[in-house]
Amino acid sequence: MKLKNSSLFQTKCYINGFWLDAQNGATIAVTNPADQRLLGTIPNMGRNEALEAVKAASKAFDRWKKRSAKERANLLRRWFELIMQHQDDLVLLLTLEQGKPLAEAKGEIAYGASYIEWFAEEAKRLYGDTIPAPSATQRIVVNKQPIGVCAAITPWNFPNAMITRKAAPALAAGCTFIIRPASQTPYSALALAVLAEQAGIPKGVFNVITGSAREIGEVLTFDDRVKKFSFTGSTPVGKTLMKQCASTIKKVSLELGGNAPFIVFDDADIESAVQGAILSKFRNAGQTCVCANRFYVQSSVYDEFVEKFSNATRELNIGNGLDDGVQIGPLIDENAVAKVQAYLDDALAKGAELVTGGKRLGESLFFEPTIVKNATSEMLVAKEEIFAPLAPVFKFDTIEQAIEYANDTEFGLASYFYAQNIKTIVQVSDALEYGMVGINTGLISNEAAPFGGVKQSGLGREGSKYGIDEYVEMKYLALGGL
Ligand SMILES: NC(=O)c1ccc[n+]([C@@H]2O[C@H](COP(=O)([O-])OP(=O)(O)OC[C@H]3O[C@@H](n4cnc5c(N)ncnc54)[C@H](O)[C@@H]3O)[C@@H](O)[C@H]2O)c1
Ligand SMILES: O=C[C@H](O)CS(=O)(=O)O
Repeated sequence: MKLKNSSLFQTKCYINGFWLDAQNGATIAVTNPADQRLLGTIPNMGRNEALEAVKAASKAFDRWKKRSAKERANLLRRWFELIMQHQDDLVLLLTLEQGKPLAEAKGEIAYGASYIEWFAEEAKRLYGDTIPAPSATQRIVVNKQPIGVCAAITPWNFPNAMITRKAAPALAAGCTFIIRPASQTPYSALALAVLAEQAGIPKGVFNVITGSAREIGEVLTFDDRVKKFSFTGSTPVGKTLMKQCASTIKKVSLELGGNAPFIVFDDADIESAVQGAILSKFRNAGQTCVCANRFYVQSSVYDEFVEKFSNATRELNIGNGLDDGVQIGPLIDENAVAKVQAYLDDALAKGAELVTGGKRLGESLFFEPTIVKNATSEMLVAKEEIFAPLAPVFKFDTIEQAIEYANDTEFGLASYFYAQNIKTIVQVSDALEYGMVGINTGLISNEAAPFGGVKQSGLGREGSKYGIDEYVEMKYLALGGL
């Protein structure tokens, strides 16, 4: 691994300011999904180490919450600056462990850092209220206080940004933070800890623990000293963790699965819609929670859209993310390849027609960007989150059909549509049951916007002026006898 700063490649966990192995010396191997080569190992920690992390975060909270907002802001700003100074190394680490092309990894590092930059500023704007009291002898004051020790568990698909999107508001609010990253992609999280330490963020404030999801997850969700739990991952796991948090009534944020519709109306700019479709569908080889999952195209422009979308898809360059010009990297593991093959086989067996792609490259984890047309609601691709480079294209006739089909899912994270008519835009954006709606764009994620879902796609919002509210408690002071 040719890093400019080799200290960024850490194979130990960061707890209470110390770099530690598992108490029993157990480790987990980490491999590069592009070639299955061993990158290194990480500690396979469990219950005991998780308890140490909670103890450290609890102790550090008493001091961290008393730092001024400006002091916390300045430390976060320094962390942001160090991340951007070391972007090249962080990009290389991310592509090696997750597989996404270097250009996308560069985008993720900047995106992840933007949350730290954003919440460094929000730290200084955590305002309360004074409210005119009904009684002349009273005053009402409302303030916001850090909730306490926060814990999080994150997925492998965005190994940097899913962590900073939580850690930044937590630290900005005055909370301390414990992250357990996915075991497939731990090195991005550990590199963030190296830079947090260099930025001067005190020991115990930001802690990274790797290892047993179940054991560590049980400590982070059942331990009463943890006051806030934030999870990004699949809906089934989110439900499990939410249940575990109920035992101590923790404040919970959930960023879960999606099943995004991508609707193309007959007055859409088709060229623009195709560009948006490529961006939304094939980013991270289709492995993002906001990827377009179902394409609904109005019948009069169906053939044109399918032809132009497939022509653009055939141009995509698939290969090792380290190589120049690669746009489609590998899937994360064998299970992901088997799942997309099963979805494709099911669609074809139920009448879909293959337009482009459809093949796994040898025995690798690479799967061609694939489009099928004549998709129908009976197919698994209409109901489940594909999380791979497979695009089913459905046909509709009326705006009412488009809305009905788009909302026919338990998920409600991202949605997209392309239209020019303002009445269509207002009617459809009002009717879509999703937390986020991209209108004439396939890219909706940024630090200034409230990212999150409705229905079974989650609870709460990350980023924007709303994101810090997930990490505070509101306190109302009634000043009487005046
Ligand atoms: N809404 C969002 O912002 C968002 C972002 C990224 C990914 N996701 C979703 O995540 C899923 C893909 O990621 P994934 O396969 O890693 O999801 P996953 O739910 O299988 O795993 C997510 C994380 O939870 C851990 N985990 C799994 N079971 C656990 C348990 N019982 N206790 C504690 N931790 C446990 C995993 O090790 C991993 O670190 C997709 O559904 C995708 O939509 C959502
Ligand atoms: O996979 C889920 C991420 O939240 C995707 S994004 O980078 O925030 O769009």
